[in-house]
Amino acid sequence: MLRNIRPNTTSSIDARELAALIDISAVQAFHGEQDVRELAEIAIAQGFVAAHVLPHFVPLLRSLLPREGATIVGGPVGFPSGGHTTKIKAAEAAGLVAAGAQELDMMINVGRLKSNDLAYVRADIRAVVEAIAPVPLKVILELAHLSDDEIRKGAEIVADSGAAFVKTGTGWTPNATTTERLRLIIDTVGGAVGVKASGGIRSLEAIAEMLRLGVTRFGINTKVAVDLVRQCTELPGGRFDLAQETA
Ligand SMILES: O=C[C@H](O)COP(=O)(O)O
Repeated sequence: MLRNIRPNTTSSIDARELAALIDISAVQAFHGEQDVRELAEIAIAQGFVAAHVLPHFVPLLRSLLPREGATIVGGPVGFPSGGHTTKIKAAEAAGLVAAGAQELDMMINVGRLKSNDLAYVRADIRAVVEAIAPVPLKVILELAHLSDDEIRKGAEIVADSGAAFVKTGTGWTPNATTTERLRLIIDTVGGAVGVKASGGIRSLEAIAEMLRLGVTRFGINTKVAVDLVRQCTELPGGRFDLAQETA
């Protein structure tokens, strides 16, 4: 089932509604079994829409999350470089779905995008879409590596490839996703796919600004996501005003 594809049109949200917009993750190389167990506990307690772990931990995460619960199991494909062969990406994706993943986030082939080999980039994504259909695929552009023109081209291919979302970053590069570059993506895809903003998102104000732009999902590491939800519960009435401008 595809969640959060439509832009948010409400004027304020509470902590539960905020959590329902956020994929939490423990996808760094150093995350261990205890991190995955904590991720699952937090996801269940707070109702985050999805939890993501590196591929080898997907079976463990699947065993920790209730099948009919609010949180779906996510996993990455070709992560974090995107440089794997198409055959490996498709096989990895199919294996993750067989292990219980319900949504996958695939790294685009950055090197081919930068080489303007757009046919390769498109075929790479389509192979994964076909390998896991009807499971939704998000495709990560990794904005830190791309020029504005490459972002436009990448977003256009994702929107036209059968993927469900275009996503901005892995969290493995230092640059945070900016609203300027998100606007570029949103103008390019024009609502054809969902937009998942991820990589360095650190404040409720940034989230509000991105929701106003048309972002439909966020990817945020667990520690930060939990803190943002806590901040939301501490606001007057426990609601976060989405019209609030960045200071
Ligand atoms: O979805 C991608 C990453 O989980 C984002 O991680 P980050 O919040 O540490 O940048």
